[in-house]
Amino acid sequence: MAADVIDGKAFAAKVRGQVAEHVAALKEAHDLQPGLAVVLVGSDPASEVYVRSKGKMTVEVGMKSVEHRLEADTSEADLLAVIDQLNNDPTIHGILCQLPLPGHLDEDLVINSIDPAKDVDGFHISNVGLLGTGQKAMVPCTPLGCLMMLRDYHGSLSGMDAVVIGRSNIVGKPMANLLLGDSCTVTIAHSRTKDLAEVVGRADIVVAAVGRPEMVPGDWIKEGATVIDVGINRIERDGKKKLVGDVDYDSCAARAGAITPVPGGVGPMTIACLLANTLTAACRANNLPEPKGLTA
Ligand SMILES: Nc1nc(=O)c2c([nH]1)NC[C@@H]1CN(c3ccc(C(=O)N[C@@H](CCC(=O)O)C(=O)O)cc3)C=[N+]21
Repeated sequence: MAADVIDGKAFAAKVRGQVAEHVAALKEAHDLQPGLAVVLVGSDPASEVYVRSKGKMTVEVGMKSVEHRLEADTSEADLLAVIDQLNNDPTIHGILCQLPLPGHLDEDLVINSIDPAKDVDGFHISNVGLLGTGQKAMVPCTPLGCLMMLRDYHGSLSGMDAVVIGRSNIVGKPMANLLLGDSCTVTIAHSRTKDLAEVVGRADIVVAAVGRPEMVPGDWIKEGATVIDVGINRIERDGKKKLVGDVDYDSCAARAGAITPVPGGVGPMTIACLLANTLTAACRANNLPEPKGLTA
């Protein structure tokens, strides 16, 4: 039986529609417009694409969008000054500093200089700690998007066996915390895991977030499992540029019960959740009720 394809692109459009409705209501009732600032240091072509796409969708949902483009050789002090200015700008509710940063900048220091209440990436240590202890946090966009798709498809995740492949701070670890919060039995696998095939084979839910093209073959997947593919890898095959995930799509789709495609799966949900987080941050900053269904 062929797997259900979880349409992240359509789901993301629905989420953005819900965000837009809330934004319109905030304007109407409170004359409040959520604002998102994106800071980009240097000009990585892939980053440019994401930043442009984020800006366009921010405006589409009725929010204020601000972009700060800084030279690749910007000093740490100058970058921190930009962040400080955004921290103190009452019209800005969300700040995203595009990663990776050029090598001379200390990523941890920069991220932790963002006001945690405006940290719509959920990367600040304060938000990491809040999420890890089950308290109200800003939740990283990609794992939040994955969680929304899983909840939408399964309803309750309680008691399911989930395997997260990858232990990064931006996807693997927060994803594991979110699944734990929804009462899954969670395993985090990584490059040193012994017998990855066996570990993956036990999972009802597989989240692949390693950044290695098509590294999960279908014969690892338990029949009927749900496969969430976080990978976005640019490869060249038969002389053509292609975007592929971390799972081998065709063979995994043949075994899985449901699977997210690349492109059109997790990626669009990441941006939708960035907008949802900005809305949530604006509501919290103004002591207004948070939108339902758009937070963890
Ligand atoms: N502080 C920070 N926060 C981020 O969230 C962040 C970041 N830095 N640095 C770069 C990565 C990458 N990222 C993506 C977002 C959307 C798509 C997306 O929408 N992809 C589409 C199209 C992909 C394409 O055609 O290139 C898809 O998968 O269907 C991809 C990648 C957010 N990132």
